[in-house]
Amino acid sequence: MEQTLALVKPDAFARKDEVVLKVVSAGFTVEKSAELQLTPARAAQFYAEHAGKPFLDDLCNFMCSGRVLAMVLSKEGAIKAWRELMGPTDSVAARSTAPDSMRALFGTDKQKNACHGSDSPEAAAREIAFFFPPSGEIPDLATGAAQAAPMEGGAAAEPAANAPPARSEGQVRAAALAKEYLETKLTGTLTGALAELAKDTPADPIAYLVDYLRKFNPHPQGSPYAKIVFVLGGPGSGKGTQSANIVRDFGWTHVSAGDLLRDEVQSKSTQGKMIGDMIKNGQIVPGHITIGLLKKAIVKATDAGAPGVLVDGFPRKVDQAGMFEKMVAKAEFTLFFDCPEKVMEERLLERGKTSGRSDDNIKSIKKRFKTFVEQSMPVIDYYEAKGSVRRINATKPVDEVYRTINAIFTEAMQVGNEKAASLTAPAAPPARAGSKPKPQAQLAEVAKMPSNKSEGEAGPALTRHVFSTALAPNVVAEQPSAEGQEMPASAAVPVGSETLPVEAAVAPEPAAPYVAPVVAPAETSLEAPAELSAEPADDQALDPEPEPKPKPEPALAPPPPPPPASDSDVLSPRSDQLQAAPELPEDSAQSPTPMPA
Ligand SMILES: Nc1ncnc2c1ncn2[C@@H]1O[C@H](COP(=O)(O)OP(=O)(O)O)[C@@H](O)[C@H]1O
Ligand SMILES: Nc1ccn([C@@H]2O[C@H](COP(=O)(O)OP(=O)(O)O)[C@@H](O)[C@H]2O)c(=O)n1
Repeated sequence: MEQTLALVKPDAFARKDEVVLKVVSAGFTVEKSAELQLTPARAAQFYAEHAGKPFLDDLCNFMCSGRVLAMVLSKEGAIKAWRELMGPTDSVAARSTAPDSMRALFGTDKQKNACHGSDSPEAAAREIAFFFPPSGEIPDLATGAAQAAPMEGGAAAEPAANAPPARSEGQVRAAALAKEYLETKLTGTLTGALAELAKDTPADPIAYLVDYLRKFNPHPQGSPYAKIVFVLGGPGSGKGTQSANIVRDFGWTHVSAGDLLRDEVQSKSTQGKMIGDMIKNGQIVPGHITIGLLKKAIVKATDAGAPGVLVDGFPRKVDQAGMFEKMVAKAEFTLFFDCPEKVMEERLLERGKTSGRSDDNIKSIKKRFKTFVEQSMPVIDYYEAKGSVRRINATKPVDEVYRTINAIFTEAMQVGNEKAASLTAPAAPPARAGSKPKPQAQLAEVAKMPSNKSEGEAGPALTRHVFSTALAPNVVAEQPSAEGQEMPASAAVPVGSETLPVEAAVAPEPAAPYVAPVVAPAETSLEAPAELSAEPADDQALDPEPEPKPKPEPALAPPPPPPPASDSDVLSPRSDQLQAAPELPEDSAQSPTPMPA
């Protein structure tokens, strides 16, 4: 399969997600990708063929003016196809002759033209090696070409007879994952650092490297969002009711997908009518719309200092689960409200007397049940296979159900620093109407309660709670061959070492001022499902992603000590995984995208 190098240049970097979406939709596979910052020396190396030309300095300055996304794309005839998709060199001309091209859409002029693509197989090979030197080789700093790494002490390579014994399958796989990790996370930046180092020959090369890597760190933070827990269950199972309790006691923020969609209907946006019709019919709104809304709300909650966000009523389809993971983050776990239809129907009809909701009537309720069983239950199966579902018996009275939930949240939190002096009160949690943040005075009262650490034991005045990475099963490195990794979705998309679902067919979306439907993080490897059409309309106003602030310290919440929950309350708690804190694999480089603690 032919490969080509594709660059998203600094002028289009902010819209790289849209570029990648178009790349994937056009049938390319993103074999490798890396975000990096070019230095003047590296840029000059890359454009060595233009040495002496009058525009070279300007070009290099431009290429160093911000980060770039380098990708290796593959497809039959990838070189030509990518150049066609890029469009003519001059973005101004492109807008009249190839208005759908990348340069027309994302570029400014002849120099700031959004993208680069190799122009021949030779150039592709050279350029790919420039950005993605083969593993075990180091770049030749003078030419940019890769060369075999010298043996320790500068010795020549050993003859084959003295070669180390063949490696096991596991070792080979670990090496491949480590290679992938290094290539996507480090190689680009490190290569640039070494090139600059060789040029500047500082007296203290280590300090120089440290300084450089800090300055040009393309991954300055891990997941920029507060922790996320999905709250799922049938309509009327009690998700909203219990979310309000969690907000009250744990300081989390409740983000209801249904509420966000209903707000959108109210706002009379262009998509509002379509969303309103879908809600009435119990249909599921296309994932990219909901994710756009959710992401905005999650960013807002994170910025407000929420330690966690309850995402209520999402994902509603298996492919939306994968889409969310790639566009936003992985959830810590899924709280599932198990409730028979009969009970839910009674509750919804009762709720319908006052809720004013267009779908709390028997006709819509029946449709919602059908949609839930057919499309949403597989999401539970999916997460259950990953061991990340906390299943609640939701038929019991509100207080009883909450006791179980409180225990789950308390258990899933790790008691950290117990020094009251170092503690601060939680930020006032933004909550859905009806839930009341706990006032300071009440917090002080709760502070006198026993710690959750061990029931009955006198606790600290306040206890700092942080989510334990080890307690969140799907946060630790996932092995590609682990059971349950395979997705049921037909449009499964391999992402790095694991297979994730992607929403296959998304209804055509009218232009609307939504947040850009962001796509997978650049370092993931994407293959285009033939029918993927999650692309925004070209004329859609796409807000640039709000830059989320670095994740704040988890706010401190003093959950009241829950009475012990009976076994029957937690139907499938996977407590085996909750209790023990599984250790991260020693070679954590095996996880291409480890979630930070
Ligand atoms: N455990 C429960 N027992 C009885 N009624 C409940 C329980 N949980 C919620 N309800 C009621 O059922 C209705 C639906 O609950 P809600 O939290 O709105 O569900 P969801 O958000 O899952 O659609 C509400 O009127 C609520 O007061
Ligand atoms: N992720 C979501 C959440 C809700 N919705 C729509 O919004 C409706 C109401 O969802 P909701 O979560 O507020 O309410 P319940 O169905 O849980 O009671 C659903 O029936 C869907 O039509 C959606 O399309 N996608």
